Amino acid sequence: MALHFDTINLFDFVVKEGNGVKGLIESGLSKVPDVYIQPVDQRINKTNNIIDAQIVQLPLIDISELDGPQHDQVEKALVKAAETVGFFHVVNHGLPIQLLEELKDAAHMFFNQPAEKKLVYQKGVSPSPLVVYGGTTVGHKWRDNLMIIYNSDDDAYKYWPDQCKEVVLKYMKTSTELARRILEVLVKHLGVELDDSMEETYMGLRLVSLNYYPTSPDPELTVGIGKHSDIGTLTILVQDDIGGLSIKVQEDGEFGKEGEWIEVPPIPGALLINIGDALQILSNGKYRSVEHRVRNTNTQSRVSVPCFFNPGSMAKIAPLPKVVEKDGKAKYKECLFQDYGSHAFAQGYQGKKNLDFVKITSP
Ligand SMILES: O=C(O)CCC(=O)C(=O)O
Ligand SMILES: [Fe+2]
Repeated sequence: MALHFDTINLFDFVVKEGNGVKGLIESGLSKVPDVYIQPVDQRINKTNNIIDAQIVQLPLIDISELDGPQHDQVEKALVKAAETVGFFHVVNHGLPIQLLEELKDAAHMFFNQPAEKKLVYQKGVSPSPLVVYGGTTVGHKWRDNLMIIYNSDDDAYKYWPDQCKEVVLKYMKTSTELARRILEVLVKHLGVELDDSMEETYMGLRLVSLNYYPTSPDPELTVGIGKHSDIGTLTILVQDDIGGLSIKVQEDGEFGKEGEWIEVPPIPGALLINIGDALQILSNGKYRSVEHRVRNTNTQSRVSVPCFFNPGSMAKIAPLPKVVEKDGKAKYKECLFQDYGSHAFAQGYQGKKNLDFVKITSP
């Protein structure tokens, strides 16, 4: 028989007892509990979105060609994607396909454990504050999550969950090489050579998030994750073949009309990469972070594993002087990345509004 929940024991069951949203659905729940019902402007349905009609092909970039005769075209394609749609697929990326499969399996293995095993990593009791299961109550996402921040290999071996430590560490390292390569190209195009001294600014804080989106009794009322832009420089995403991610078009063009949402179907073996707010700021608005969100389905649960490349928390983020010189003025003021992150966290899911925190409005 399905369990009956009121708001208080719902919180206990999902968060305190570690069952997650996955546990809710497995209890036989057939109706979305009130706290998970999204306000109308956050819902993803056919009346206020175009998710069915618009299945658009994002740029697909063969990154191995950076080392081949197509080098210039690939650089151009990367720059164009970062300047326009802000999201692109890459293939021949150097991450073994088997690693991607193992990563998704590891995510399933972690979330398939009984609640008491996952509870070990709950905020406050986790053996490391850098490994946290459960996520937050912000936005009431229909999603369970394990967040893992990289500190050192030693810490990874000591504190990360056994089901995923090896594979997540390998993923983080190989995707770091890929992110560095892409950032080198993008930053070079701004007239700046990316060297080791800038590592802290571009990827001082790396974190992997294991996301599990259970089936929803009514996907039109819930969201896997609400509309937001990522706050760092780049995000690399591994996902299974279920789909559900959509992005907002920023200007009229080949991907649709400004303000339309387009669904991004997964491409097997490809990685999905997007620009975050910090790179928009550093590039003085030339590269664009993108509003995106994830819908649930009522038939299939989904896993995704983003690796976020963020500036270190004490890094100062501001438009690169070379770019400001060329543009004539800075569009954003300098801030500590830590302050930017806190502001974004407090805002919740408000699309790209986070950038207003640093935007310089002309007099
Ligand atoms: O699951 C996805 O496809 C995207 C997740 C995401 O946008 C995020 O974790 O920031
Ligand atoms: Fe995101």
